[in-house]
Amino acid sequence: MESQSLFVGARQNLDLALKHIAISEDAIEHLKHPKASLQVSIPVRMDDGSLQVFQGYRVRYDDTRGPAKGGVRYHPQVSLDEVTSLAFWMTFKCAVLDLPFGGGKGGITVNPKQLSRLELERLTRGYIDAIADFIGPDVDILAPDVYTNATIMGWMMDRYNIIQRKSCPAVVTGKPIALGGSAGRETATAMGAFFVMQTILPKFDRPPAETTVAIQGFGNAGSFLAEQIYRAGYRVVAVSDSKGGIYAPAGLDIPAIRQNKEAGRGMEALYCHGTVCNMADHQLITNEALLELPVDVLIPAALENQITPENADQIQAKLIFEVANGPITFEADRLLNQKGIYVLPDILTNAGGVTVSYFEWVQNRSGLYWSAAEVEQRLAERMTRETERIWQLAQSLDLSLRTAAYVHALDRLRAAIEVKGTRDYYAQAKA
Ligand SMILES: NC(=O)C1=CN([C@@H]2O[C@H](COP(=O)(O)OP(=O)(O)OC[C@H]3O[C@@H](n4cnc5c(N)ncnc54)[C@H](O)[C@@H]3O)[C@@H](O)[C@H]2O)C=CC1
Ligand SMILES: O=C(O)CCC(=O)C(=O)O
Repeated sequence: MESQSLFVGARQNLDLALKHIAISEDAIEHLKHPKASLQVSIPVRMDDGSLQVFQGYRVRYDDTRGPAKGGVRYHPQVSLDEVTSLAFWMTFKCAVLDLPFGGGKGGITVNPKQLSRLELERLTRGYIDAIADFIGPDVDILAPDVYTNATIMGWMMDRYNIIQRKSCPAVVTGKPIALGGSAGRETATAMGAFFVMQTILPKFDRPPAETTVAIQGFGNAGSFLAEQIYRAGYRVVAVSDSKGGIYAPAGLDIPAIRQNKEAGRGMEALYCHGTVCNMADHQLITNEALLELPVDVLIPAALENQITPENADQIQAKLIFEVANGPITFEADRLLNQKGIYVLPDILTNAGGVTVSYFEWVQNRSGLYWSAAEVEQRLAERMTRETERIWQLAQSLDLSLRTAAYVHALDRLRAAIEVKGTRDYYAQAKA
């Protein structure tokens, strides 16, 4: 059976939210299509002298509220369909947080783990050569996503500056601090999710010490969040990376696991190094099994389509915080709702990253840099405020938190699109 397009699935949430908001037919039509999509071939000279051509993408989904904004993913599964979905989600995410940005996203179909550092740098610079006319600090601003990081963002900015023959730090966020990056961007996605948790969990009378948590994905988002919630006193009982996970009902020593992971060890090895190896009650588990553990809180923080109609019924968590983009399919979301499981949606929960990216863009453009404490305080204010608003909206309209988040975003998008008018200039001239 051919699998459904990710973008078709993503748009189903928009259709659902449209039932709960008065919005013009023009604005609806506008929001159903990406504004511009670019696919490029990137030739790269490999270390062995051969030439390999990679496929790259950048999609600007909507820029009514400001320049498009969104990360760049390096992963073997990257496709135009995936990048379009991610750009669609960015559009709603930026509106949820009231950032003056539209939504964009990029990617390259590649397994970066198979490239040397120099090949990775040549690929990155080649990507910027290929998309330079499509991006810019006032047009479309890049950032990190899966398997990209601050070093790669630095290469992107450098290549863009060389092409433009001037310094344009605001074309990319998530850069190294030495190159104009913001304090707090590296941990921003995790911190944003943490503030959402801190706003929501008290409503369920869930003190940290009595709350068990499982986290799928131990990268930028998942590992910093694991450490943050561990330090806040929650019991993190399971974590995983692409190779599998570990489960210890008594709780894991997350700082030790992070240290071992940074030293380049796999999940099994990292559990058996350092202080954690003394705990007898741990077991290795698959990523699939992690999702079905008897925990209070489940945090998917890896890739899309992890919870589907096939496993939705086995999910035991009472609350799911979507740190990954699109980890739950539309149909699975419906089933989880029926089971009374609360899902804090991606377009809210993981918005801390793009929020601090916005702060970085503001700092780059003003030339005035903020302290880590100032960044964190501004992030906490915004995440808490918008989480509370979505919670209230869900309560008052009796909606799921996801639909409430879409309605909240749509209200802001609608206002901008309707005031600006459509792109159908001929019809406007006639009217
Ligand atoms: N980095 C950021 O600022 C933001 C990231 N996100 C989303 O968070 C998710 C994770 O992104 P990052 O942490 O940045 O990526 P990352 O590249 O830092 O880490 C990805 C993690 O996922 C694991 N992983 C990969 N395939 C897996 C699989 N099949 N099963 C389980 N784990 C798997 C990897 O081992 C790694 O631990 C993605 O959905 C991304 O779009 C969302 C907002 C911002
Ligand atoms: O920091 C950004 O601009 C975007 C991060 C991102 O790609 C995401 O939120 O999915």
